[in-house]
Amino acid sequence: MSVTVRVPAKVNVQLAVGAARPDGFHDLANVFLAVGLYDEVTATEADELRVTCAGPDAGQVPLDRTNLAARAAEKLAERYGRGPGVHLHIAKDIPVAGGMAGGSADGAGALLACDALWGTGASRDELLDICAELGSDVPFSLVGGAALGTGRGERLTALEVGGTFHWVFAVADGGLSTPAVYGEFDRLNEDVRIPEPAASDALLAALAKGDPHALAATLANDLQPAALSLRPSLAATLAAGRAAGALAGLVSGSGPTTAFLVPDEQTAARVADALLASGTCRAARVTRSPAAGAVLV
Ligand SMILES: C[C@@](CO)(OP(=O)(O)O)[C@H](O)COP(=O)(O)OP(=O)(O)OC[C@H]1O[C@@H](n2ccc(N)nc2=O)[C@H](O)[C@@H]1O
Ligand SMILES: Nc1ncnc2c1ncn2[C@@H]1O[C@H](COP(=O)(O)OP(=O)(O)O)[C@@H](O)[C@H]1O
Repeated sequence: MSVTVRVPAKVNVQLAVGAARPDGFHDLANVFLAVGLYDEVTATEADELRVTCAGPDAGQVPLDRTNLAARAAEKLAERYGRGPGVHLHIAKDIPVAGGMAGGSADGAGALLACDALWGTGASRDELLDICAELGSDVPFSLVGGAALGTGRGERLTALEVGGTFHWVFAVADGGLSTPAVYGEFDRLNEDVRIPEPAASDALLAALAKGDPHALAATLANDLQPAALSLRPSLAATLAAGRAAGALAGLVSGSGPTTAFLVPDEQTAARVADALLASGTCRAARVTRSPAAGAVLV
């Protein structure tokens, strides 16, 4: 028997970052929006835990026990007193190490798939607890839609979205390490008093209204200077997308994927073509938001 779960990528329309905490994490006001690029995780009964992955970036995905899908299966098995024997196959379409939470998506997907395959009957809150143990972004991958993440991003409040937003994502060559980007944020802000992170009322109103122009005016990512410092070439990608007619462009989370908000599908196609022609990215993906969270297919 097999169970397949589809899980979306995310973009952070606002990522407000506080000072480093004693545990090394940063308090956030993290406004997540799920976007229509998906990984699929299939769980099949097996004697041992095994992970396989297919897709253009599959070579960059670890297949050992460090894979977030494998860790999710192990945690669920441990809680329910059973062996973690399962074959997890990841059909990967989300850019790897790109700031779009692909690994988190696979963790949430594997958790839901194993829960269904094993009939563990875990409650939604139990699943969300395990997600938070796996990583700060994993709870959002499970719920999707739009949400404000506080704490290290794992404490979620659902947000209203009043319409469809159109996006183009420019996929960069190579990835960026999330801890390295947070480390660069700390270095760049060494002598700065960092305010408590807070969600922007104007941004939440733009989301609730479904107004892309208002959302474009309020997009903000405190990790962007750190990502640009580690990968200066991203400035050219941002400039190319904006020049081609995007309402706004920003680094997606810790990067190096860049996200461009556009008013409609026609502009999306034009911006994607221009980004590719500029030679400043490896691929350009057109999609929309919000997208549903992890679902059985
Ligand atoms: C930056 C964001 C924005 O949504 O995602 P990405 O853009 O990388 O996907 C997240 O904060 C990434 O969340 P996630 O990738 O789940 O991180 P975790 O596994 O929990 O933590 C990895 C490392 O990132 C740093 N970290 C993460 C979250 C946080 N609030 N503060 C941090 O300082 C810590 O160095 C931590 O050891
Ligand atoms: N299932 C997975 N898919 C992708 N990367 C994974 C996975 N499990 C663990 N990783 C590790 O997590 C790192 C971050 O990957 P990813 O989640 O795609 O990016 P980001 O944290 O930028 O959103 C990768 O470099 C890889 O080493």
